[in-house]
Amino acid sequence: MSLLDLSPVVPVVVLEDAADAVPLALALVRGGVRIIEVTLRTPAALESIRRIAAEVPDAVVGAGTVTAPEHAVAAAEAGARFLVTPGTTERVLGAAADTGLPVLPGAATVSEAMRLAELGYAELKFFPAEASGGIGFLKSIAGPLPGLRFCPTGGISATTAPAYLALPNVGCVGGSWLTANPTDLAGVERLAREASAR
Ligand SMILES: O=C(O)C(=O)C[C@H](O)[C@H](O)COP(=O)(O)O
Repeated sequence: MSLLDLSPVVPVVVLEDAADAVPLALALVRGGVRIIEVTLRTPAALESIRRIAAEVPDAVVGAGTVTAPEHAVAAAEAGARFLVTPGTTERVLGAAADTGLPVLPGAATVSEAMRLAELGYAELKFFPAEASGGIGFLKSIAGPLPGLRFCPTGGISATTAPAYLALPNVGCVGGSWLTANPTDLAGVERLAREASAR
């Protein structure tokens, strides 16, 4: 199954304390969101991935913000089931591909998307979505690049997500809004339920 089809919304999670990881993942799953992208932006990220992978079998946990080859290796060792990069370099993509995990590589321009398509990637993260042209960009490239599907991320909200999701070349959207307050578990569950109902 494709990463883009697991949930209409991929929560992009920034965790400062690994103790929050499992309760947060459980709240998302209760709300109907099984996929979780934990960004490798904090010291707690790898331990958070490790705990979710071990303790929340219903969740599909992956690592985001993979911006260096060693991130890919460490995330795979921690139990990440997919890797997401905000942009793409040869070294990062090579290390990510070497893990054998599904990779969602980031692109923000037509040329970047074409290079990734040449390498065999048909599903890309479009980042930073709003800042790079948002819905207009995705509509414009649907004609010339019909084989590509995107997970736009960056600046998307509960209000703007539906218009993105209505585009034929969008499989899901990513965003931090579901888990902006990772310790408000009732709130996370409610936002996840709203997001998964789309
Ligand atoms: O960390 C990464 O790998 C990124 O690519 C950035 C995140 O995906 C965005 O920061 C989420 O965007 P917001 O929903 O606007 O907060």
